Amino acid sequence: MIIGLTGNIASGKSTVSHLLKELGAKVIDTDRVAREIVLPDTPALKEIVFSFGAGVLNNDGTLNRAKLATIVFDNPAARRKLEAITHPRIEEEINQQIEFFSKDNHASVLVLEVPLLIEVGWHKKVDQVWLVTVDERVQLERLMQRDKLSPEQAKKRIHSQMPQREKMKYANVIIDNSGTPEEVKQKLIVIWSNLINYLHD
Ligand SMILES: CC(C)(COP(=O)(O)OP(=O)(O)OC[C@H]1O[C@@H](n2cnc3c(N)ncnc32)[C@H](O)[C@@H]1O)[C@@H](O)C(=O)NCCC(=O)NCCS
Ligand SMILES: Nc1ncnc2c1ncn2[C@@H]1O[C@H](COP(=O)(O)OP(=O)(O)OP(=O)(O)O)[C@@H](O)[C@H]1O
Repeated sequence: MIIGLTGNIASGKSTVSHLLKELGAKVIDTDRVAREIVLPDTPALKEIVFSFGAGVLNNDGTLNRAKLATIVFDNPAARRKLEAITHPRIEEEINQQIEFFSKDNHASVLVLEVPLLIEVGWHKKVDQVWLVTVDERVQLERLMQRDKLSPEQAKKRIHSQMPQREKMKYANVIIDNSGTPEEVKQKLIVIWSNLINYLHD
């Protein structure tokens, strides 16, 4: 069973995926893949510098992510340019992980944590879509606090994604994370045990 875990920015995907790991799931985090493909000396980083200029690099040659984030979340055309460089490489890694998983007879559940799963159409690659949702006011507060953003900056990032209500139409399971970490943990224990029972039936 391959689960695509998604949710809008600061909904709590990482929080949920950590809990799923504790429950025994194998998790692939595509934000991490996205960071690995732009390490120094990679073809993707060279393409980013070609498109956005050397101003998006730190002095040590690594990508200045905060600077690039400000550029792309201010400008949809720039965001599409960055996605054209990164998404094919992220997709290649996802396809490989799916292939490894399909060949491993002992593995039962693979969780692919993909923020833009539905926007880019990769929900078609998975058996189930699990959506982490959050009350929009709580989302804004958590995002501003975590990334030290102004309300305007945070809203731009939120509005760069498909609205949560739209994503709900694609979800097999909805995990609301507007409450406390303990509340979401209890919900996940129930969801996970239902899944394991279903797989063993
Ligand atoms: C813009 C970048 C440099 C900002 O880096 P930063 O370290 O600040 O954030 P991080 O990568 O941890 O992403 C945080 C969250 O931002 C949101 N986000 C990232 N990229 C995008 C995007 N292209 N469109 C909308 N939301 C996005 C997601 O919710 C993601 O979980 C980085 O997110 C990036 O390279 N994005 C393009 C690759 C991509 O689409 N990644 C998402 C994986 S499918
Ligand atoms: N139930 C909760 N109660 C309080 N704070 C929470 C809760 N869940 C997550 N947070 C906090 O909210 C912020 C966003 O959560 P998290 O990083 O898990 O979201 P995400 O969906 O993975 O974000 P992104 O899309 O940016 O990768 C973090 O600072 C996290 O510690």
